Amino acid sequence: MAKIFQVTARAGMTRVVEPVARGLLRAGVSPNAVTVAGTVGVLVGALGFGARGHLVAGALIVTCFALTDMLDGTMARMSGGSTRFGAFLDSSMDRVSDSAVFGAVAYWLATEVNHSGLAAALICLAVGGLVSYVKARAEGLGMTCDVGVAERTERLLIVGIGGLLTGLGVGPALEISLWLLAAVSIFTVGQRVAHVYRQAQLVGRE
Ligand SMILES: CCCCCCCC/C=C\CCCCCCCC(=O)OC[C@H](COP(=O)(O)O[C@@H]1[C@H](O)[C@H](OP(=O)(O)O)[C@@H](O)[C@H](O)[C@H]1O)OC(=O)CCCCCCC/C=C\CCCCCCCC
Ligand SMILES: Nc1ccn([C@@H]2O[C@H](COP(=O)(O)O)[C@@H](O)[C@H]2O)c(=O)n1
Ligand SMILES: [Mg+2]
Ligand SMILES: [Mg+2]
Repeated sequence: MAKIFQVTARAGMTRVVEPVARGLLRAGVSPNAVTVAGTVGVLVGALGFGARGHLVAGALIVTCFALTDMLDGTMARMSGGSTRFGAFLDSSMDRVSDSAVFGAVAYWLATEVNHSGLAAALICLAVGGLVSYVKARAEGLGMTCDVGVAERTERLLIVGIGGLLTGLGVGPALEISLWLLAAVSIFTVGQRVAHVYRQAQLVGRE
């Protein structure tokens, strides 16, 4: 289900992404520069706006810059192929962005003395990182781990919709979305561990 959503959404975005990618390449911009610039934009949106309680502005800025994550890979493929450093940089910068988003939300909820929301945000921060780590470790061991209901896009969308609604006046939306996300992130870790376990059983010892 999550995969179907990602494939469909990505196909829809391709029409917008490809001309922008072509224009940036023609202007001499490198895929790695886009990767770093996208991360800086997410940091500004999350820490500069979200953490201060400007949730609507924060969510919109983070969304715009998070979407550039589709641009860098497209540019790399158009300019003759992806690079190993680019793949490493892309994933590492994703972790920086995700930490900033959930750190900013946690900071704002702490200033609001919302202990329940803060606890949920910290669980999302830790477990979201674990979801990505499990995949990276599995891939490092030569296995696949491209499964789970709450991959990065879904995680950002859930917190984004919650943040947007709370920013628009629907008080508990962010807290509810964070508890939902905490639950589905824990479930995703289970799905990924089970997926790796099945492969490891087939392959045998390291
Ligand atoms: C303002 C919020 C309101 C909500 C409305 C938002 C509207 C958004 C508009 C459209 C949504 C479009 C969805 C985009 C669909 C993208 C489809 C896709 O293919 O995504 C997959 C792609 C994978 O890229 P990578 O291979 O580079 O990524 C790897 C992957 O991420 C792995 O994931 P994991 O293991 O963690 O599960 C990583 O391990 C690996 O490192 C990584 O390389 O993903 C993308 O291209 C990312 C697209 C991001 C789309 C972001 C949408 C953002 C929406 C809301 C964000 C709001 C945040 C709110 C902050 C609140 C602050 C107060
Ligand atoms: N600076 C970069 C960024 C990404 N890549 C390659 O693209 C893959 C990710 O594709 P997205 O469309 O999701 O960004 C990544 O794994 C790399 O292979 C790159 O080469 N340089
Ligand atoms: Mg990318
Ligand atoms: Mg990425």
